[in-house]
Amino acid sequence: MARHDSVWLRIVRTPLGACSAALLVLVLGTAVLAPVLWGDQAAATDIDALSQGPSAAHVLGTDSLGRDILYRLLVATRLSIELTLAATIAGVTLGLLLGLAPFVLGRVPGRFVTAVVNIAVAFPALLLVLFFAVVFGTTTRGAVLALAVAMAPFYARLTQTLAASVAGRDFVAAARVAGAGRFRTLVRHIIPNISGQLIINAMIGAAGNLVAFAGLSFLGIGVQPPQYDWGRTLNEGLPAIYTNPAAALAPAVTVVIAALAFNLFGEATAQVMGVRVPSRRFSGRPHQVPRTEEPDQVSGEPLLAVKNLRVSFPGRDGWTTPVRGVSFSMGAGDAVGIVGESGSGKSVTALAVAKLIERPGSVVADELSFEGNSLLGAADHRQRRMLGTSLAMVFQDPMASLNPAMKIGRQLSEVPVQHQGLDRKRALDKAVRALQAVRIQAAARRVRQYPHQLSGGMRQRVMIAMGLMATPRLIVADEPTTALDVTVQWQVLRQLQEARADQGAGILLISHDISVISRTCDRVLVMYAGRIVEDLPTAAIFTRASHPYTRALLAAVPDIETDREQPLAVIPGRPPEPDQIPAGCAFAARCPAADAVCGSDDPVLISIGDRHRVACWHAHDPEVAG
Ligand SMILES: Nc1ncnc2c1ncn2[C@@H]1O[C@H](COP(=O)(O)OP(=O)(O)OP(=O)(O)O)[C@@H](O)[C@H]1O
Repeated sequence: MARHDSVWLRIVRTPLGACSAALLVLVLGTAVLAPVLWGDQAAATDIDALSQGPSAAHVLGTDSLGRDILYRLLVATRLSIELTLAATIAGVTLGLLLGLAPFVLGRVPGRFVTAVVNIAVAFPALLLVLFFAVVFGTTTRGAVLALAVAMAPFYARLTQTLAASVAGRDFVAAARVAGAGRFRTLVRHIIPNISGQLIINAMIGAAGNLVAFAGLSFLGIGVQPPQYDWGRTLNEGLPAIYTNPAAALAPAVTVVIAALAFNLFGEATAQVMGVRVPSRRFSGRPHQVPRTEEPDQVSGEPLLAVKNLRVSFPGRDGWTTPVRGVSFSMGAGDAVGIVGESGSGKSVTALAVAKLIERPGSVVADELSFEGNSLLGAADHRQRRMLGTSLAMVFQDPMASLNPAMKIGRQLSEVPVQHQGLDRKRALDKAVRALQAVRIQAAARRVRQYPHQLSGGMRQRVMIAMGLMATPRLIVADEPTTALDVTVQWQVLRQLQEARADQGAGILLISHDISVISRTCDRVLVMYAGRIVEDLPTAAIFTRASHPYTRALLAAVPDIETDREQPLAVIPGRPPEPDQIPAGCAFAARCPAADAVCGSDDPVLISIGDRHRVACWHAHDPEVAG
């Protein structure tokens, strides 16, 4: 209940939500109360006041039988809204049934239903309404059915699309594996996940139905006398438009206002539920964290320079800053690894480097530059082109990063076609060569396949091949081997190393596995709670690691000499959430060496030796540093 309350509250807190909700309450309140309060006045005829213009007694004038137009308009609200809601509910229900039918029926009947829906969607909705209105007869019920049937194909298509997106998700697959039948999967997993979007669409669609119904009644094929709705009132007022324009204009304006109420409220709900609308609390800037880290040493012009990088996101209670002042640089062809537990800010750092943090996320830094070009500020065409050709990104889940509906060859060809001016044929040849370079067998056949036709390891190599299509200067690989078995893991890492050796590409490799980093990179950055806590050459990691956190990570890696009888070493406790970073050293609560100063003062990253930086008050303490 509390969750629902907060959604409604969030809707009415937005200006659009507040205005539309007020309008909707007014319309619905009138629909409920008007027939009770003014039903008699609306029906009363007055032969002494036939077809009169506006007056004190009749604000909008009277109709040809002397009935008060304002009262009739108010009373007509109930029937107009009732019929609109009836048509909308019937249409959405029919659409839902048609849209879900292919998931329950077998393949052939399912395809048949889909084909019928596709054909029906192609017809203009207005034509369908008029056609069905004639088929079902010119009665109120006929008009409701006509509207419902005419809009059902739209909702069927929407349902199919939404259901297909949910059906591909892991929890649906898990339910199937657990033995859930099609119907149960539909009811338990698919419908609950699409109902929100369907309801919002129906709310917005109700506005269209309101106008459509008024149109049908106006044309004489909707509500029939003696009943009356807004369309009927408009129909009756139109002949008097020259003598009493209010008689025609007032119903038209009423229809527009009511339609706006539904439409805008639907839009406001969609904004709040679908897109995170930053509240006023986020209108300020995120918290700035001053840092004076010691710079690292890179010989020559750095390929990538990151100084005091801070990445923040708006949360429910204000901004959180999961990356809180990261500084490092890389030279051309360097291989740098970032290691740390889950949530330490590795991926967010990588995304910021690749300029992939979307608004409302905020990226600030004293310097963030790639090949001498600043990556701060909004991306322009030149910057996008530079990143598209010089920087490659390999993600953890290639299935999510490859377009499932596009053949491998087409996806690989995008960069050469977009950025190198190659035609499709030559780009495809290049794609085949790129797949061969990452040792994918039968590359000429694979380019004609879709991602789902490849194994997980192959897909990951396709991602690397895609990165290599443009001779990148830097490959950012975010957990590229986590989902792979050990053999394929090492194949993928070898591809990265080959890309480095053959093309001189720098590699920024992110992993929570320190052994992966130590075998692939020259240098390792250890991250904890959004900061680098240690930076040292991988060759020295087992001998010179000084931060208690790095040492705890190393102790947690089993090796050949690990006693199998003993439980594996673990780091006690959990890293703090970005919005709950304590004062002092963020690792203090888990650190065996922590003392009073660690709890109160935050250590900065300082140089303690050749290419070695540490953020720890006890880095020089021989017992801690081992
Ligand atoms: N778009 C976002 N909005 C809000 N918070 C985010 C967003 N992306 C990441 N975070 C938060 O930033 C923190 C760091 O996330 P990040 O993905 O960088 O961790 P990580 O070290 O890569 O962990 P993992 O190894 O699990 O991927 C997490 O607490 C995460 O919840």
